[in-house]
Amino acid sequence: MDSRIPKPSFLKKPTGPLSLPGNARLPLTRDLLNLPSANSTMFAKVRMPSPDKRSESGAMVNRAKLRRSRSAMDLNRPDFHRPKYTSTLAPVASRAGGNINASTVAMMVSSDLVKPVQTSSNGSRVHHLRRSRSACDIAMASNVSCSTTSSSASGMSSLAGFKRQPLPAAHTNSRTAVPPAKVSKMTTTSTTIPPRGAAAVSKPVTHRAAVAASSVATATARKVAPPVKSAVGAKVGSSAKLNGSDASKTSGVGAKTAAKTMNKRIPPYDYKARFANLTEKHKALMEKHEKLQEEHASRESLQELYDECTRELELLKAEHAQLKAELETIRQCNDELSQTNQTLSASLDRTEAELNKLRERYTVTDRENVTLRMQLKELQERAAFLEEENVTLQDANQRNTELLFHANIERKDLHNMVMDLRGNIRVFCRVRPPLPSEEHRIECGWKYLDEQSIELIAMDGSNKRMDFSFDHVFHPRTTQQDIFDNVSPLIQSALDGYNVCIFAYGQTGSGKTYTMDGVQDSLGVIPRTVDLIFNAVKDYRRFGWEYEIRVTFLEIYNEILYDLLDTSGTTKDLEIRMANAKNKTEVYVSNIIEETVDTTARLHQLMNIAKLNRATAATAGNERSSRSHAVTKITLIGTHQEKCETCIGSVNLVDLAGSESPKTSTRMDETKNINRSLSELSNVILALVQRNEHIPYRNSKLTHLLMPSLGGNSKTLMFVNVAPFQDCFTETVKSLRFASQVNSCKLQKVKKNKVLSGNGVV
Ligand SMILES: Nc1ncnc2c1ncn2[C@@H]1O[C@H](COP(=O)(O)OP(=O)(O)OP(=O)(O)O)[C@@H](O)[C@H]1O
Repeated sequence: MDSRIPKPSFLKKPTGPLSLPGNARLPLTRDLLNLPSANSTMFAKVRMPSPDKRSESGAMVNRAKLRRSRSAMDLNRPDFHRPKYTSTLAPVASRAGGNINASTVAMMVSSDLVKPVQTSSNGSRVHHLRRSRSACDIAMASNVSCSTTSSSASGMSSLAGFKRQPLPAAHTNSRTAVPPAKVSKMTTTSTTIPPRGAAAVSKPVTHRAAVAASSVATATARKVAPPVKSAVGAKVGSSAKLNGSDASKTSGVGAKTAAKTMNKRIPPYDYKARFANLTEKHKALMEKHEKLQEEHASRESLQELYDECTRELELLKAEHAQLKAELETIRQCNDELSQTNQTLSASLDRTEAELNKLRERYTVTDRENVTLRMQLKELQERAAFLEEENVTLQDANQRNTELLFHANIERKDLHNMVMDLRGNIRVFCRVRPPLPSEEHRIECGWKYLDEQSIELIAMDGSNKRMDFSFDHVFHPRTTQQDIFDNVSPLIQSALDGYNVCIFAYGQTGSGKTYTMDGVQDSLGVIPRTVDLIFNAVKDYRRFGWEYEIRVTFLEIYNEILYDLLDTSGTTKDLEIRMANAKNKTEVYVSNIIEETVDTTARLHQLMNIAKLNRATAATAGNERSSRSHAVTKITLIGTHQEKCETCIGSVNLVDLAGSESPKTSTRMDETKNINRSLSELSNVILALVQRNEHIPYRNSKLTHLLMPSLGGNSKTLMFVNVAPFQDCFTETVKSLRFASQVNSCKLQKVKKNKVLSGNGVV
């Protein structure tokens, strides 16, 4: 108790001190004892004189006591004015419809809106606050509980918070100044309720209704609504709230009635009434305390339920997330399976379509198979018949082959007979045309009397005329092909096993090399002979003949033999030797390279090599004159396997060096050797024409090498080439006379070569 205020003696009447259960502490102060109660009505008619008046009347009144209780009594006096802060908060509460809960109050407290006026320097307003605190606490507690039960559970929490923060001991034990915050809270809360007396009366009713509503709501929420379906409980709670609002309204009516009762003042000396009043208040507070305890217990169970629900909710959330993930996975699997199903369905459709096509094809093929079997049977019968016929035809074919073989032999004999009739040595005369660069040169007069005769007329004014006859005369416009058409029968003889020699004779620049070798666009006798031989070899295979073709390229320069295929650079001694002792006209050249060729291309390649190795130089009549005698020898060895026959023929293709007048020669030794060898050739021809016993073949390398062709078993063709110019007239006449001698020469009858056991040729 306040030390400054002595405890009145009438307070000792209660049997014992008031005690509240639990932590609730009723701030039973001296101020509260001065509060009017419902029982004070019994003292309503006993009007106590005013202390002041009584002082004026001189009554024995303890003024100090009266003065101390005055503030409490003033609260119930009609002329009593509430502290300023009460009027400040009242409009706020009215604006809120008188339904402000504890949280709202707390918010208002924390704001400046309901700041109590406590700045008085003399502490008068603080004094009012001190006096009304205990009453305010009670009123606030009841009002807060009412507002809480009629509004929401949060209000209850605020109430509980209020209880856990009792007033400071300094405040309860002494009359020192209350902290502004605490005062503000208490004051603000007290302003939300009706006047104190009304609150005391209406509190039990309101509280019971609210608690009942809350209990029903909680119980309903527990029974009806599981934690997941809290919305149902919330609805029930909201209905309880509505009920609480009704209860609050009811309590508002009761409060008005109680206020009227409270207005009846309890005289300060009526301690009994005041004690009764306090007892009732104590009883009400006890009931309230019990209710609050029950509610607190239910709250705790609700908290446990809430925690359990929260845990279950977490578990359900986790399960929901897991199920969601599984659902997503299943959806993806489902999509994949759908796609796979679509693909497989499409594939199945295609397969069925293909199967149907195959079935149709099988049906068609089956029908065709039946037809083909029938045809096969017919064909087998036909094959048997044809086989018999084939045997017959094979016999006939064999007979025909035999006949053909003999016919071919007969053809060869007839061919050679014709060749013999034409002469074993024949002469073709060819007059070359002037070149574009030679248009200024004067030509002789040429008269081509027929294919074999020609008349030469000198254009030097002497008007000399000379006639010459040969086996054939070719004028300047004769083509290489025309020339070769007349040569090819001799090549045919070589394939039939005869020796053939073709050589070109004439003055330098008269066209010998052109006739024998030709140029790139106009091939001569030698390359055409090569082509003919290879083509003929192919044809002869049909008659069973297989040919082996060998070639040698030889050069006689200054009476020395050179191998034109030898590119080694070393000089070999090439000698002309007798091949057969019995046949003294058959010769061969020792140490010469003899190439066996299988293709035309290879033979042309070898010809080019030989051409490059041949000695050439410029002469007065030819810029690129052949200064040597070139001999190309092609040996043809034919074999008939069935008949066991072999025939060997040869073709000697000779491009002689051109004769040159010593007057115009710049290389005398070369010219002398050339002219001498050509002169020896003339001597041999003359000896053959005169049928001399001795034929001087060995006087020169050229005649020795051509011995088999000139005097032996050979078919010989000589080209006499002449230039058309007047300045060549003398040499031309000389060549034509020599050719005429050769043409008149009658060689012995040529015999076909026969092969001996040692590959020797007879
Ligand atoms: N019938 C022809 N038609 C066109 N041009 C020809 C004919 N005959 C020869 N000629 C040309 O005349 C020139 C001389 O001919 P070629 O070289 O054949 O003479 P040659 O007798 O071989 O001379 P040499 O004895 O000096 O070697 C060459 O340019 C050649 O192309």
